[in-house]
Amino acid sequence: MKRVYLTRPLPDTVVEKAREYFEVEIRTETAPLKIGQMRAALALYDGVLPTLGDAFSAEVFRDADQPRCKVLANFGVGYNHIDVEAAREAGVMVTNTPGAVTDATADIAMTLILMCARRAGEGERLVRSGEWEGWNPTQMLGQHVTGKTVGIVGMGRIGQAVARRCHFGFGMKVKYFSRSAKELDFATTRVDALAALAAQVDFLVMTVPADDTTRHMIGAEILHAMNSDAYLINVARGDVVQEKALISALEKSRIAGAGLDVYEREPAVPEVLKGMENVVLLPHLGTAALEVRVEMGLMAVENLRAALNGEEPPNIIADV
Ligand SMILES: NC(=O)C1=CN([C@@H]2O[C@H](COP(=O)(O)OP(=O)(O)OC[C@H]3O[C@@H](n4cnc5c(N)ncnc54)[C@H](O)[C@@H]3O)[C@@H](O)[C@H]2O)C=CC1
Ligand SMILES: O=C(O)C(=O)CO
Repeated sequence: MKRVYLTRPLPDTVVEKAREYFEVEIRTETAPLKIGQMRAALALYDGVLPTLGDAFSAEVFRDADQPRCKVLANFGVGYNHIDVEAAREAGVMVTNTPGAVTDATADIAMTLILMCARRAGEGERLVRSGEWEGWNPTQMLGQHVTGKTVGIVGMGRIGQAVARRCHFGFGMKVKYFSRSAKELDFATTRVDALAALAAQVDFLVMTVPADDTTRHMIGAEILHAMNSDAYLINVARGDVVQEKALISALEKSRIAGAGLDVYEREPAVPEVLKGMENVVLLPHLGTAALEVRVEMGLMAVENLRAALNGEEPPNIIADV
């Protein structure tokens, strides 16, 4: 029987499915793997199921000559923590879990949009503090999202799911910046330059993958282009926003606030952001729902099964 390694505890259904096909070893810790642990995993197992945080960099593969491991079946759609090219050169294929994550992550983008606009985090803290003095007509006024404009940066699976929610659920106008034009079944406007999009929207939502083309794509220039009453929402990866520039823009009130699910140096979150009432901070909750994690896990197991059975895995990453 082939041996596979799950680098984190996973829902029971996923583990049971993996045990139907493989001898399974499950790591009980939740911290990212260290370099020596990744090298050992490549040497000792036929397949590995890693998650974000397990940084399979080129260095990990450097001396891995013909590793026993033939597949890294990533638990998640984003694979920026894996050097796919280095893996391929070492004879290791990489797969991911597209689609399973889409709706849940779009829901978290909407959560952040609404929490920012309606000052929900601030309001919750007020109630808990015991200092709420009761309803009054001008208390804690936020922004009405109905009729506002959302700007989607990266109109892929998650971007389109956010756009649908904004359009059908909240009567918002949808504009976007993406590598290619997308045909949706409702009106959207493609804007050719990111700075131009930033200047036209009330909520700028990041849904691009993290790679060399998107690293720090939100920096001082784009933040300056945004309206002072607009919000930045990031459910993509921390790397796509230059945190220093964001903090500076927030300190100077160049934008109204930010809703963040991801950070440049997770789990570290800059103290200064934690002190800002107009910033909503979530702990990378995008896909954190049991059904979603089960679906992601079953996809990853199917990718392992296919790869280790000599078939092409359904979600092989081939575009790098
Ligand atoms: N917060 C969370 O828990 C989660 C975060 N994510 C992140 O969301 C990302 C997107 O996921 P999907 O929508 O499934 O990916 P996708 O591949 O379907 O969509 C990405 C879109 O961005 C566009 N794009 C890529 N590079 C670009 C560039 N330089 N400029 C403009 N547009 C560009 C692509 O053309 C595509 O339309 C993942 O890579 C992952 O990092 C995904 C799931 C959960
Ligand atoms: O799928 C991903 O890329 C995540 O961030 C976690 O689900």
